[in-house]
Amino acid sequence: MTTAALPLPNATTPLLAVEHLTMRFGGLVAVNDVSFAAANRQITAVIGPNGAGKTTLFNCLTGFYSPTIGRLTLRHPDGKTFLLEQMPGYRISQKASVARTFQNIRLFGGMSVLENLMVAQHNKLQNASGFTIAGLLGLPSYRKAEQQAVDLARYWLSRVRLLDYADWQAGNLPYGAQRRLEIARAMCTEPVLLCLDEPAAGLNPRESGELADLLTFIRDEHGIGVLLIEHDMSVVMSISDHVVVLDYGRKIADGTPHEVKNDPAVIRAYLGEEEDEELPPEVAKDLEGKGV
Ligand SMILES: Nc1ncnc2c1ncn2[C@@H]1O[C@H](COP(=O)(O)OP(=O)(O)OP(=O)(O)O)[C@@H](O)[C@H]1O
Repeated sequence: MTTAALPLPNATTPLLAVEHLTMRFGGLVAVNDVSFAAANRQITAVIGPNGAGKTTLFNCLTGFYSPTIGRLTLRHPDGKTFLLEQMPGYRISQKASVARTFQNIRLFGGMSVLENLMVAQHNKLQNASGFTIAGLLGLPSYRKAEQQAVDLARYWLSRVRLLDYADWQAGNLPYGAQRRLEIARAMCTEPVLLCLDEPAAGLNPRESGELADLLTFIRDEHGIGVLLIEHDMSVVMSISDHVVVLDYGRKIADGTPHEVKNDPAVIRAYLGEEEDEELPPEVAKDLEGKGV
């Protein structure tokens, strides 16, 4: 399938516009005609019960999957526009400046904490090295770029309270610290859009609170868009500007946390139908006639 029939983005396009996204795996429609927008300087949460299609949506946005149908437009604040559904994953991170973290931590466990953040900046360093010549000769331009990369890494390590652990092997950090390091690593790529897949999974309430503070700091002080998949509703409802709800691959609600929380379709998706509401109308009528 192609996306040719969809309109091209215009000047009012938000940071991210997802239009008619559909992802099929054989007969299974994991994401079904989903459209929504995510703004710059906002936290947009994507929530929904297990299997609703949230991670599949992220995989389409970040080039892991090529959508069956749909347009995914990212518009940088400077006006540069990218059609993500047409780009390979490495270009989505390099050129479109989309960073992501994963449901399961994917750090380089054998490397130090600092090295994990330096690896995240390899594109910048590779460019500065003139693809090894300047790097090998230790030219000032390369040394400057390297120092800037170290400074940025140290900045994010201090933001996530891991500066004292810079030399630790990343795999030896406690779980919550590894989660924070993943976010620091993503931020070292200087993204325009940060996609976080269940960053609060496995955190205790204190760590979840700290995570919420970190994400609001990133939004407010770094002025980027954050797309957040999260099951921890205390985090979602306290920090999101906008919530999109998926269920069985379809969007069932889209609004402020307050609107979404009170939406009957969302309550049904999470809590299930009352037993007699699930009955087909003709059966319910029949039972009524029998005085049941
Ligand atoms: N590569 C794949 N091949 C086949 N089916 C897939 C694939 N990836 C996901 N699915 C299916 O698509 C549906 C949506 O899965 P997805 O992981 O996107 O849901 P989710 O909302 O992220 O769930 P969770 O909250 O449990 O992580 C599920 O039925 C899943 O089994």
